Amino acid sequence: MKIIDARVIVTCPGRNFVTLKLITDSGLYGIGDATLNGRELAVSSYLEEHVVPALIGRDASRIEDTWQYLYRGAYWRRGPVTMSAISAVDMALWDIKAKAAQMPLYQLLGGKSRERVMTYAHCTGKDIDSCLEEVARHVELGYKAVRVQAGIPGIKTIYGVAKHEGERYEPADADIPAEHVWSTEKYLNHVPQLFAAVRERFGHDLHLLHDVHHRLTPIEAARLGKAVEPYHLFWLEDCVPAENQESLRLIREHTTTPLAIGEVFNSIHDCREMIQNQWIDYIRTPLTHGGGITHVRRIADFASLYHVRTGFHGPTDLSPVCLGAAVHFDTWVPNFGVQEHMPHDALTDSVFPHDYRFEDGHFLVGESPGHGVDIDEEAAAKYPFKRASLPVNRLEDGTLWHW
Ligand SMILES: O=C(O)[C@H](O)[C@@H](O)[C@H](O)[C@H](O)CO
Ligand SMILES: [Mg+2]
Repeated sequence: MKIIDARVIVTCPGRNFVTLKLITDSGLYGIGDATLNGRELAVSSYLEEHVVPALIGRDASRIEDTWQYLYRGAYWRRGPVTMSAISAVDMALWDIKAKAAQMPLYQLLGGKSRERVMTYAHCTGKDIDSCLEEVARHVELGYKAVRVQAGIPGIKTIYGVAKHEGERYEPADADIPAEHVWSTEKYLNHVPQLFAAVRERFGHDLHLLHDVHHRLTPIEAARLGKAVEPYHLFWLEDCVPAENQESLRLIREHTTTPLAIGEVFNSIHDCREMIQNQWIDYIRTPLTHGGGITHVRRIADFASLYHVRTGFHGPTDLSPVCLGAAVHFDTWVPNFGVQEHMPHDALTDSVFPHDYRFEDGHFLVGESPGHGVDIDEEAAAKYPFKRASLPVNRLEDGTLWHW
């Protein structure tokens, strides 16, 4: 079964997505997600200029060899652009293989390890009270786990909080990066109050998560982890930037709050030390940025040796193709933790028809052959690319900070 055509489809049904479609001489095709938020055209050009020409004529069944060909062969290894491109090829090839086997992807991976996949939703509010209302609304929708982020008195715009009530949080909201101002002290003083209020109103059964979005130093993260221990979080996410994996050691030594990290990682080497030293509890690297199913499976298997579970990144800036493949992966992977769920809007879903379903706080995997997500190319063509940038963050004195 040879690859005879490959198309890179860039579409913006409300936000940008990059999709790779691989077509074989058997008539079967597969699709993969290559979306890298704010850097979409770097990946589409990498695919079009450097990957697609080498794929034509290749045997679509040789997934592992193609992965190695694109990773080792390029000489320039790793990095988000390269790995997103490889991920899309890999996801599309697994889609084709599962279709050829007439199986849903989870069957090819090894079959079901669970009946349903627990998800967590985003609950945001401009202050604690409005955040509590959002939590109540999501509990009503059936969610068993929620990520809680509230506005901080004295900080104008904060990561994870929607600009207007009822809107979804969307970080890539400007043609050139918006500038935010950050105060660690104001944040650290406020977050424990938020979690005290959530526990007081909702009790102790609901799983609570919180995303720090890389803005603390290790000792500040340790302080936050200790401060929220009484509210036993499911996880504290991205509490520090993690180029230096050893940063996690200090935090771990000070707190029993579980730690999740990895949405910006691209390879097993980005998390190897923190996994094998058991400095983290959840690894978040998604299929689209971590080298596809072939490489993320390697990370998950390695993590399982150290009691680290998966908790894939799942914002709306990953397309339904990534989410669909993730639901298959989550259904199979033995060391599953949770799946992030930031629902795509109806327009996006109409461009990417899919068979995964949400029910009672969980995803249910579909049974159609492949990963169960398609792209309506005619619909996609109606929505041309529109540049959108992620913000930057500065301390109150103007110093550029992590966002
Ligand atoms: O936990 C999350 O869902 C993430 O932190 C996102 O909100 C990212 O900021 C976004 O995906 C950047 O592209
Ligand atoms: Mg995050």
